[in-house]
Amino acid sequence: MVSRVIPVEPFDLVIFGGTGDLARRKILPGLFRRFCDGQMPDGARVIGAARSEMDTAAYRVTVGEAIGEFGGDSAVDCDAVDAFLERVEYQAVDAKGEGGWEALRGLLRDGMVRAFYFSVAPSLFGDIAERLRSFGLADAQSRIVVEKPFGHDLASARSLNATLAQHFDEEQIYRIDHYLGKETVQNLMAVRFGNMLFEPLWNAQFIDHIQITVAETVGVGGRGEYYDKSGAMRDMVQNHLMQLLCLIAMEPPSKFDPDAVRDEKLKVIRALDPIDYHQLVRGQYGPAGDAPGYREDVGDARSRTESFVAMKVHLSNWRWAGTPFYLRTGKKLRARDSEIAVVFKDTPHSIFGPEAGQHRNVLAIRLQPNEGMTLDVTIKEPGPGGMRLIDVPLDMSFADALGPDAEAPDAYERLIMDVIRGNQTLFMRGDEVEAAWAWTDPIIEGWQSRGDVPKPYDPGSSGPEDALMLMHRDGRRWREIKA
Ligand SMILES: NC(=O)C1=CN([C@@H]2O[C@H](COP(=O)(O)OP(=O)(O)OC[C@H]3O[C@@H](n4cnc5c(N)ncnc54)[C@H](OP(=O)(O)O)[C@@H]3O)[C@@H](O)[C@H]2O)C=CC1
Ligand SMILES: O=C1O[C@H](COP(=O)(O)O)[C@@H](O)[C@H](O)[C@H]1O
Repeated sequence: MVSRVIPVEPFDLVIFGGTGDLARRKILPGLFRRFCDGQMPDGARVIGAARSEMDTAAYRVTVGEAIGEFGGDSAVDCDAVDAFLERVEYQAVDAKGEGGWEALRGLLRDGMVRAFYFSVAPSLFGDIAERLRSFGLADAQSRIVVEKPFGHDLASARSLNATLAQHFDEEQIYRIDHYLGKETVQNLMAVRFGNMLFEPLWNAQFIDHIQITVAETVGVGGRGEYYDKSGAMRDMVQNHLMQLLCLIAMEPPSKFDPDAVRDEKLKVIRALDPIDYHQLVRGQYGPAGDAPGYREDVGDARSRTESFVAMKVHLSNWRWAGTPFYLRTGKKLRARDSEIAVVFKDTPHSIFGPEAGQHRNVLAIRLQPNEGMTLDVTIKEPGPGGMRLIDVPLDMSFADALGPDAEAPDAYERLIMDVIRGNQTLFMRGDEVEAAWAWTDPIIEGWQSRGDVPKPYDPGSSGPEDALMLMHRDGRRWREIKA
């Protein structure tokens, strides 16, 4: 495994919801990988906390099983499972009552970093914050990690921010957007602000348009109840796609520090124009053969919730006036394929004549799978055939660049270590979340007031036909969604 380990201080990490799905699939296996990588020092402890009554020995068994199931190769390579489990404890706690809190406080040590991960339903966030305060656990050594969704709309996000602010300072609150922990997403900032090559061209004068695609093959799975109240707009656009848009469009921050970066992201969200209804496409996947469609998946034959969104957005600022951003995301699409494509303008004049064709530079930043970047450049077709031009990719796959054994930490692993280090750069600030809701709320309200019905699309396709038209109308094309 190639990774430069930056050690963290000893810590107590309490996972509220330590028996839940997210803890089992992501948080605990991620912590185990950090342990294998030598990033968890002696004295670092993980304390599962949930409603179920069990002792530490029983919890360790469930954590061991979760690592076996979701730990990936490290669970096989690393024979440290038992050593990791020695660091794990459990305390039954009732988020809505008083049970277990004194005992939890008794487990925690003074004088070291204390992090409380709220991996529970959002309806419990306020209860837990309040009890942490009343049981004396909200002091300066404490920080809280708050899972998504952060609110359902602007009003609920404001109210949650206000509740948390009663008990914690903003510097203690880490609002997770796991997209910010993805390797390529951070690389986007490295590429933009670590190279002289791109930044001078990074504006409306040289960039024709930018496409952001997050395509998934999965449907709503077992999360139908949550998803049907949410839809792609709330589940993906308001948070993950907006964050990607911010990173691609923001001005260079003066330094890579939390508030400098988040100030710039906030300016991007505030510069978004209200969206024109005609520049929006909603879709919902239908059934295919024996496979159920969206409505069967969520158990509501009349559901009008979207599992796909495509849109064209504009930023009203000097850098981007005139350059559209096309965003799309959906479930049950052709492939799991997420990328940001920066499509540069044509050269102002072709000295090679019309037969040389149109060639464009495209910088494609692949988020997943096969994280990496490709820059399409135009060259002469090799050989004696005259001045014929072709586009070739300068391809940088991170796996190739880092070597075959390279394993980038999963987004959750990285973000949890940032919490312990006290680095909020890759976490959303309260005002950012509110600004994002302030932009998406009118879109959702517009759909609701018009009784908008999402366009059906076939599972395994690229989404509804109208989404293709959204770009065709502008003489542009989506990049292919490919595995
Ligand atoms: N699962 C996922 O893929 C994702 C989840 N999230 C977010 O993460 C959070 C957790 O989701 P997920 O793990 O799926 O949820 P689960 O329903 O799987 O787990 C919920 C957890 O909360 C605990 N819990 C419930 N009620 C109480 C209570 N009164 N007191 C103490 N603990 C309680 C449960 O404990 P017990 O089992 O003992 O009852 C369980 O550990 C949610 O905010 C979700 O939106 C975000 C992105 C993806
Ligand atoms: O937050 C969420 O993200 C996942 C997609 O995450 P990825 O890391 O697999 O791209 C999405 O499936 C889920 O609906 C959403 O809540």
